[in-house]
Amino acid sequence: MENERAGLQPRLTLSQIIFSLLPLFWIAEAALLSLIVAKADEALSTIIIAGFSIIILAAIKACLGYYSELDLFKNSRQNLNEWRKRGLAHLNFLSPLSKKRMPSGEAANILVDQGETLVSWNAKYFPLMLRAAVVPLVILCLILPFSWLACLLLFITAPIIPLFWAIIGAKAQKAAKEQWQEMGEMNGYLLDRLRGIKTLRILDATFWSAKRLARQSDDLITRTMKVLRIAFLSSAVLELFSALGVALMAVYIGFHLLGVITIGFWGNKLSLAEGLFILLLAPSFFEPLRELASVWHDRVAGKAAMENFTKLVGKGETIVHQSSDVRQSPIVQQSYDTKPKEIDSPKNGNAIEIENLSFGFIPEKPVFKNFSLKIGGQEKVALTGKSGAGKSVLLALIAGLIEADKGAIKVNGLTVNGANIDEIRAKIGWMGAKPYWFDQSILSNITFNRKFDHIDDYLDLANLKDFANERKYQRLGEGGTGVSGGEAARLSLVRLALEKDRNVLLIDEPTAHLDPESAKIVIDALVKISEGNSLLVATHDPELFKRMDRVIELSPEVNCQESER
Ligand SMILES: Nc1ncnc2c1ncn2[C@@H]1O[C@H](COP(=O)(O)OP(=O)(O)OP(=O)(O)O)[C@@H](O)[C@H]1O
Repeated sequence: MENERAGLQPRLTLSQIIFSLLPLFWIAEAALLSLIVAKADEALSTIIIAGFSIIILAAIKACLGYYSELDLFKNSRQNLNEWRKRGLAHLNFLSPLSKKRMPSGEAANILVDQGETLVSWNAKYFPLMLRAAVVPLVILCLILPFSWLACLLLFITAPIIPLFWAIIGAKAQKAAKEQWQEMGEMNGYLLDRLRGIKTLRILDATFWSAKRLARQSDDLITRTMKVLRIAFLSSAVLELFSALGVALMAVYIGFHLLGVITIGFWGNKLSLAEGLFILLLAPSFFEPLRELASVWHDRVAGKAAMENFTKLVGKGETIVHQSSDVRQSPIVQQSYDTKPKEIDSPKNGNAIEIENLSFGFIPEKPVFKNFSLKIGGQEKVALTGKSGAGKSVLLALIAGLIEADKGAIKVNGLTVNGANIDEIRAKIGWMGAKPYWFDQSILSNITFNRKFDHIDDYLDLANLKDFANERKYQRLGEGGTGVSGGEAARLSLVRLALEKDRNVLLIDEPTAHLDPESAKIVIDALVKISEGNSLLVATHDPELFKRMDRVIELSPEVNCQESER
């Protein structure tokens, strides 16, 4: 019931009640049919009225059934949409740098395929459970005045069905869980390998990937067959039990009407109409239990899917959480020539303030310990240091993509934490080491389909006017096929330049892998774009250092200090 409490199944609705109680119409129809048999020799009018009543009851039942079921499925789909929205919102809010991030293929499988199984579980299982609790009880109460033994027979045979579910339930649940897990893993693997198909081809490794995929799909077939075997076996056994129950009742009533069996009744022999009434109700006694059994598989699959949804929504670190208090302490700057230097008078207040920052992916191996740094307003600073020194991590910490273990980071005077992050990011211009390019036109890739005036002026900033005039509407391939590294870097800078409200630019290796000529164009563009803004750029490029106000070299000695400063 945990998942139900988690919000999947809301309170009892009118549609659920109507849908659950629909079989009661059949009880009335059975009574009328028996009445027709009882009055077969009497007035025709009674038979006609009873016949019409049956038709009207059947029509009402069909209408109520149609609308209640429609409503149940509509609500259930809405419920699923809510879960999908929650899942997507959570994925959206997860840090792209989190190692705990669920593989995209697995997440897609949960949101799309597994999500669908929640619909019929949510729509039908609960009303059918209510039906199974109420309808057999009503039927027992109606049969009891005619025959206590018939009542007892039904009462004894009925619990076999729930007992059987209980026995197979755990096994079925385990099998369904394994099936979804396998499917999610396979989707994740497939998507991952499709993304890296170029590398696999070049390294001649497609065969091995295909082999592993084939092995995974064989496993999936085996698991799916196991789930289906349990589902078919359980339905077959349940059908058998309910058929035996109905047959037993038919034999008992039949022999009583023939005068062979006389025990189990309250004195008088049953009339044909009374016997018929009991016989008509017997299948309806087992029907709700059989229906419940048929949605048992939906419940099992839905529950396994629900667990995965809960896992998806709860997995990984969100982008940033509430950080600790800001502590005041003297700031010492590190410069490229290794002589620490104070910024005496920042041009426009401090754009970035880092105080006693501690962070490590592994606690025993901190990347930063009691690290402090200030970047002035409109100051341009290059971050350098050996590979792995922590340049990208520092940029990610400032942008709130990872959470500091200790200390405080302020951007424009606001502490980087969950409460301020939107406001902070609205002022940050970010260009990661690998900007993503979408399968859209070059223009859409720069503007993200928003409207900007004088876009050519911005392209001109990055020396891209001619390029854009020729190719603005050309479609790029997924991931940026169709532009060179230098063009991609300059286009990324135009993306930045368009965000005029940003005053803190965080740039990661803009000139990496570029030839000197392209690197110069990128550096010129970067300097132009960063005019009037604060710039923190991670780089190894000496040409870029020359254009900066300050160069800070990160190293274990600089990053990690014994005591707070
Ligand atoms: N998601 C992660 N999980 C675990 N460790 C990580 C993760 N990201 C980075 N690191 C580690 O953190 C340290 C700093 O990495 P970072 O990417 O900041 O280096 P860098 O200075 O930018 O290097 P480069 O110049 O090669 O880009 C490295 O030791 C790296 O292995």
